[in-house]
Amino acid sequence: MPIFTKKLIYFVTPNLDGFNELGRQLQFFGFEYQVFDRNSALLAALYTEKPCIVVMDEVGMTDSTAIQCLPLLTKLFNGPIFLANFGIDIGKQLEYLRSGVSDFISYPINLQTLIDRLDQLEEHEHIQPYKVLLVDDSDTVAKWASTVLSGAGMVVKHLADPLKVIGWLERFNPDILLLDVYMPQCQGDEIAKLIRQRAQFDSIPIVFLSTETHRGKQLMARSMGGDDFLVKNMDADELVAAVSITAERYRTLRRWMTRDSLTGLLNHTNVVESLAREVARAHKESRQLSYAMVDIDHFKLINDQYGHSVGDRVIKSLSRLLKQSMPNPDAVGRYGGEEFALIWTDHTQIRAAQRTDELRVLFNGLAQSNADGHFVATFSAGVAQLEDGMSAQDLIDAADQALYQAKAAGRNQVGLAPKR
Ligand SMILES: Nc1nc2c(ncn2[C@@H]2O[C@H](COP(=O)(O)OP(=O)(O)OP(=O)(O)O)[C@@H](O)[C@H]2O)c(=O)[nH]1
Repeated sequence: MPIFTKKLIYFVTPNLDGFNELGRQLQFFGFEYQVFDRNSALLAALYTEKPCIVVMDEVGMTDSTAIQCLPLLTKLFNGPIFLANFGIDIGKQLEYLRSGVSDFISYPINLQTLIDRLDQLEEHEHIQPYKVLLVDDSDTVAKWASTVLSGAGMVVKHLADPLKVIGWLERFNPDILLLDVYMPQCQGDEIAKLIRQRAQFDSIPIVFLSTETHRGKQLMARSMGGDDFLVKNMDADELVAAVSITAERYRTLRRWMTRDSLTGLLNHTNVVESLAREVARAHKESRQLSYAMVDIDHFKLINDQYGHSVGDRVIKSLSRLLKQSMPNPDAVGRYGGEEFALIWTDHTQIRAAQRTDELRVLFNGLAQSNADGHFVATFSAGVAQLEDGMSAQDLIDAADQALYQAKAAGRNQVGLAPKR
């Protein structure tokens, strides 16, 4: 199976030359494209292969306008349709939206903006359901809340024993914690206070579920670390709305805290934490685990020759390739400036090195653009495998050593850390 799935874009326009050029540039970022200037060819292609997006010129095609083409297009294709335009008034925009256009993009089309928009679409496709940890000793309440929230597409884990909450927060990694206020073992506000003492959980939303309507008591519980207070016999739709809004806000906040702003990958702290979790799991469950450190070659030279913004684009193109290639978004991070971390769970060192090398070849194949044309960037990598007694830091050090060897041996290659 290819590890890097190309994304197909259909351009619908009478301007074949302009869009072929845009398509060629998009190919450097792993996209495929086809340009259609005739209605019949577009419709025939849609029967054969669906793209991930259609970008339509506001002019339409040589034989039909955009508005004429949209009814049949939207019947055959239910993905996003962007309308490329020179600026249209709000009335016309509404007409296009009603005809099936999902978004607008302005001429001249900026390549990086288009790629960012495509990446956002892809992220939306992969949105995971909210995870709710519900701590309540009452089976009746738990059943009611679980049924309502699961019915709205959320994943709910019910815990009757509040003393097990810390373990489950680590294991289940919820987006929100619903906490009963009065339980036989302890009070919900006491548990909230304990949770807030741990740095990794100090921002997780804690919402108290209670029959308590006394405002003073509600405020007291909130002062102990809760974010909100929901009454147990509330309307089901209200419960879903309250949980969704709070969970979504937390996800956005967590994204800002854990991800690197240039690439959207896990930042240094969080990729190291992710590795530490995988190391603990691999030791506990006797699983294979390998780790690769990837570093763009002569990156200072790229910055010096073409400028910092071209350097940034090279970083983004590599991060995009890595993000698309790894099965799990938490398996790749930006370790430092032009250095990336890949966590190969269930991979031996040889297999991880092979797959890292496939990525190296793909990266070599991307034509990076600068003001005068194109150039090729390469990377080197070091791969190490977890052995008995090794910590996450040992694994990082071993991969770093192997990377150093790969650089010394001439760059643009993958080095293997020696077994201990
Ligand atoms: N454009 C850009 N440059 C960065 C960023 N972060 C770090 N850098 C630059 O990356 C360069 C890294 O250079 P070095 O570590 O000397 O190594 P190198 O030139 O990549 O050479 P080798 O690793 O030996 O192949 C430095 O010049 C940093 O300023 C970033 O976010 N954007």
